[in-house]
Amino acid sequence: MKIFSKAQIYAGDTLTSERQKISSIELMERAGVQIFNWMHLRMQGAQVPIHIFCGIGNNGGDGLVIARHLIIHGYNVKTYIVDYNNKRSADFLAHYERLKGVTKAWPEPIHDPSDFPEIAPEDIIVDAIFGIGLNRPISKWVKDLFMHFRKSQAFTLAVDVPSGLFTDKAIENENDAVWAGFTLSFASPKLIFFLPETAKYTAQWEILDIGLDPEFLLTTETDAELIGKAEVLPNYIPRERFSHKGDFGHALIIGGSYGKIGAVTLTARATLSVGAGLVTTYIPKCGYTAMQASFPEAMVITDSHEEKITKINYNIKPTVIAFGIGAGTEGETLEALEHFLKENKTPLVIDADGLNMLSTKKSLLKYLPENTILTPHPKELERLIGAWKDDFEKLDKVKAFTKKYKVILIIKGAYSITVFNDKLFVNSTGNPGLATAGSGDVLTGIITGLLAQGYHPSVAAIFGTYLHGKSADLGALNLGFQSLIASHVIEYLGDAFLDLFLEPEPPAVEKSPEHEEKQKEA
Ligand SMILES: NC(=O)C1=CN([C@@H]2O[C@H](COP(=O)(O)OP(=O)(O)OC[C@H]3O[C@@H](n4cnc5c(N)ncnc54)[C@H](OP(=O)(O)O)[C@@H]3O)[C@@H](O)[C@H]2O)[C@@H](O)CC1
Ligand SMILES: Nc1ncnc2c1ncn2[C@@H]1O[C@H](COP(=O)(O)OP(=O)(O)O)[C@@H](O)[C@H]1O
Ligand SMILES: [K+]
Repeated sequence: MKIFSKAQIYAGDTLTSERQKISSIELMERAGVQIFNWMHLRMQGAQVPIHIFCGIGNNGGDGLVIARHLIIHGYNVKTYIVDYNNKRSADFLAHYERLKGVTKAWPEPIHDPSDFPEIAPEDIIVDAIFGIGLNRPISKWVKDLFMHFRKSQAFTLAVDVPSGLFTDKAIENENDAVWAGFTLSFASPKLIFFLPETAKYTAQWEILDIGLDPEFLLTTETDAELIGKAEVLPNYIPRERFSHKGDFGHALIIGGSYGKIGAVTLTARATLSVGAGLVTTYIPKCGYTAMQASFPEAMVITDSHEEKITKINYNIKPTVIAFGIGAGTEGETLEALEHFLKENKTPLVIDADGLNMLSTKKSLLKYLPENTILTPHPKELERLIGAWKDDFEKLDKVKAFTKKYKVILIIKGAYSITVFNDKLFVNSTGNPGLATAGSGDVLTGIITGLLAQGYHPSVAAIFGTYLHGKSADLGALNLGFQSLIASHVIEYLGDAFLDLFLEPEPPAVEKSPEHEEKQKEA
């Protein structure tokens, strides 16, 4: 699913109005009605007090549309105008007039904390104060209103985005935005829903289709994309009936040190479990028996050193090499990496201590083959690119880094983001069960196994991250988050593949209340 920027959404609005010959007032009506329908389906007329806080721009206009429809349908509504600015938008004013036509209880203006209404924990707040138009710091009293919402503990439904969040920069203080229980966002998810610093402001979100111009939606290129099943499925390479193991590549996994041989086992098992034809591990001598005994499918080459990697010599022809898992960062290992990188032409995945070593000797980065895949967790990333001031600066720095060294980088996290060719591919699968030892080693194995089979490196990174998260999601259905460990993620990979081809559940026929009423009348 495309993640449109703020400028693209405004452009889409204008184009839709032109092509569909509807005014922006009617587009706002559509947006507000979608939210009203969503609420009405769930509330079925319940008389819970609903406090609708409207700003003075188009986000506020959406709030007025919601208020009008809730009032028409007999809900217990209180509407407020948060007067942070005297420049009311034209569409806001049009809907203000429409609202006045259905109620004598006109919206109450709020200018300062003395105007804040009482809100009980059982009430509902609709936050339509700021949308994507926020472009400068907010007045103190408006932030106080946000905190008034939070203190009330009432369920807060945000319109489009939680008010106070910018679409393109972080906020300094966590009291500067609304903390929403749910956000109903128009047409496209917003990038801020996926970034660690801003995702926390909405517990859940959903996209509402407001009928933007289909050609605009289809043809507009975006800088970011949300990756789900629909995006990865077209890349799947089926297995031919007469294929043999030589068709699926030979992966070499180099890593391990005394006490960290298990990490290489996890990576190698994941590599084979995702479909690679052959896997060889290159480990220090001490790991030989453990590897052979615990993972009979793998072949083993040992370093001359008992406890660490000191020279990388092998006489096989791997299709792809993964380097770094559990390798440690000792001087001899770094030297081995340096010699190896200067000679190597085979496609690479670099993880863990491999990344740490590159961070201590950045001059080695220039030897990485084009489209090498790097898989840092946040600390490893910081060592590699330096500290960042906020998530947006982090994304800019990663883009610059990947461009400079012509590599693909996966920013691992709750929503892992693959950065390739200046574009962000935001993964939608995965869960906190993955916050466990070795889950990153498994990801490296999955990506390596896909590369071995001939997937393009960008696809291996994006599809691999998707499969890794999906496996964890399916595993967690049986095991819960706490009991899921890295080995389970490997075991559920088969289910993750099978899930790609499951028919989607037929969509629940959500008839809008308007539709049902019309049917009753007929
Ligand atoms: N396709 C879609 O998605 C559709 C979207 N729609 C809705 O439109 C929303 C965007 O509306 P919007 O452009 O009017 O901006 P909004 O967020 O309401 O802010 C209002 C104005 O406040 C101002 N302002 C900014 N910062 C400020 C500050 N700190 N303190 C004081 N003032 C400040 C700034 O104006 P300025 O003063 O800069 O001229 C700004 O314009 C969008 O989120 C969605 O809800 C639907 O209606 C239709 C389809
Ligand atoms: N809360 C979370 N939600 C989703 N995925 C997560 C979460 N926490 C961690 N992960 C994923 O788990 C993996 C952890 O990798 P890493 O930190 O390198 O683990 P390790 O070093 O133990 O192998 C990454 O792919 C990351 O995206
Ligand atoms: K809002």
